[in-house]
Amino acid sequence: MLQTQLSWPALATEAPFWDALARDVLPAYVNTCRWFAGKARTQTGFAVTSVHTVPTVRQPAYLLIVEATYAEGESEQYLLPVTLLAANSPNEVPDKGKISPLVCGNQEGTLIDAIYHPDFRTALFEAIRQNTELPQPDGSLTAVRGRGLAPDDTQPNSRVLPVDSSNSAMVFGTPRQETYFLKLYRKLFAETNPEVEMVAFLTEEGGFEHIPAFCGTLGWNPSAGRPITLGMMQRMVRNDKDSWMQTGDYLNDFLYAVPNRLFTIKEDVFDKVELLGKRTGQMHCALYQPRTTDPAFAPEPFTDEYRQFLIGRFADLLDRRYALLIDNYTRLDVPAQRLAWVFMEAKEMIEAFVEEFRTRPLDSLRIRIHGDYHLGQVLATPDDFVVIDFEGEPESTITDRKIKHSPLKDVAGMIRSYHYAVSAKLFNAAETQGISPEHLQRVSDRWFYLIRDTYLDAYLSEFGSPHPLFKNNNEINFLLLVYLLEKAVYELGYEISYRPDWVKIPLKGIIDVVREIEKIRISDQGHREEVPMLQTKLLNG
Ligand SMILES: Nc1ncnc2c1ncn2[C@@H]1O[C@H](COP(=O)(O)OP(=O)(O)O)[C@@H](O)[C@H]1O
Ligand SMILES: O=P(O)(O)O[C@H]1O[C@H](CO)[C@@H](O[C@H]2O[C@H](CO)[C@@H](O)[C@H](O)[C@H]2O)[C@H](O)[C@H]1O
Repeated sequence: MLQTQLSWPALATEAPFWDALARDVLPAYVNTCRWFAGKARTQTGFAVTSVHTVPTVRQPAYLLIVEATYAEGESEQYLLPVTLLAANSPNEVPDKGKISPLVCGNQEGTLIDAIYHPDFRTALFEAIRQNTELPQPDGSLTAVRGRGLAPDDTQPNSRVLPVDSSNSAMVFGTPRQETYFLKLYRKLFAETNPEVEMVAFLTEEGGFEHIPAFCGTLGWNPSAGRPITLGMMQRMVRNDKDSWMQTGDYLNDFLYAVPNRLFTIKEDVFDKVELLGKRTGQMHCALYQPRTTDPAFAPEPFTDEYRQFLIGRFADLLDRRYALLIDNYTRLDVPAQRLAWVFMEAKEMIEAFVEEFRTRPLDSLRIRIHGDYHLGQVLATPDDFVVIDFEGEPESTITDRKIKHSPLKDVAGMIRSYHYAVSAKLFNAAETQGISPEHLQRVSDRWFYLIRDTYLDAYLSEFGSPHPLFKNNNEINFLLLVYLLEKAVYELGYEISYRPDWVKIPLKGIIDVVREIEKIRISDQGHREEVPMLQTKLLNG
């Protein structure tokens, strides 16, 4: 129980109170939060490093910046908005939003995550709508309205979106007409969030329309130091589901036919996959602006520095994944253990392949990309797609998230996602229980290759040939394999940590790439002449 003689509004500058919170309450609380990324690291403590006041209609809320420190590696900064919920308050707060019982002077209640208080949500919305600057002793909170928000559009109703993800999302509008989506970033970076940069560039320079319209930002401008993005607002997209769920629905039709030895994919499915390939291509065309004056977005060649960065990062990832796999080997089921063996045996070949990246001539260009592109990042509207979440790779530092890559890295992300979708569906369904794993694998591969090639064809046909982003088919093939491998190796860690039953999926993905590398090796035999631009069956010979 937290206790203080002072009243809640007097706490802004009461350092001992925030110290007690950081010491006695936050270590347990923060580790229950989905947004806290430091759970697997050895934590050495928490500190509240800033307390910013946000006036709301009844009492202030406080935006805390909490620093998490670790035995090894860099510390991290997290945003935690807090407020006092009075004991008799009618507001309902889910358990995950309750931080601690609290007595403040003669007031008793619960310290809660302020996103669960409607007054706090309204205060944020109003601050953005009115372009408000809230002065603080050591800087100011700055809210800026974007073009997608009408200045007179007040929104008294709001709710927290019940998705458990790395940030927190609030929605404004009535249940019939939810209009605005406000994301509060949890893990903070001492600069502009890459998502804000990407959305601004795609809208203003790229003219790409398949993202939600930009409605504003919320930031912290310290008196000393660089501005930090705290949140971003966009138009709410009316959607029934994201593309992961939509693909799952299509796969149900496919799955029900498998026990009858029928292979069915409806034309509608191909239409959707083609459309997503096209939209992905358009997104990358919008990001490719050779005449931009913004160096953060100017296309760049495959420099030695970039090659070194990618190889170093991959080698590190590979080592960490091998160690994780060995530590968790006995927890895996037998089929996963078999795949794990194949993967371990392929280590040298993988390393040699990635090493080739150091010297291989590459004339394709690199640009800023989505960076964490998969089916769950694309909302499905009745007849189109809207791309969201441009924050970049969750495990990367802010500097790494802003590095330019071949757009084929996003393409590889989406291809991996289709592989996930069919594998998760076929291997986990009651309908396929009696079917031999070998047959299931064949059927699953067939679906995957058809869908992958459909997506890839539609994607590449958005670019004229030749195009500065893709020099030729050799480079497309090679880069796609590099990024597919990197993504699948990354996923291996995610699955071991969060979904051990799914470890087979990235392992199979890695082994498929290793087979492709073998094929290239056999056909390459020392000479590398140009391969004509064939867009189908790009990877399977
Ligand atoms: N503009 C939007 N309109 C409607 N729903 C959205 C919008 N942006 C995101 N969402 C929903 O909120 C979820 C979380 O958003 P996302 O940007 O992926 O956040 P995070 O960075 O926390 O992963 C998404 O999976 C999607 O369901
Ligand atoms: O969406 P996040 O940025 O939180 O990404 C993490 O979680 C994803 C799962 O939600 C995970 O994606 C992997 O599983 C997806 C299916 O659930 C699949 O579509 C993706 O292709 C696969 O990578 C992602 O790797 C992780 O970073």
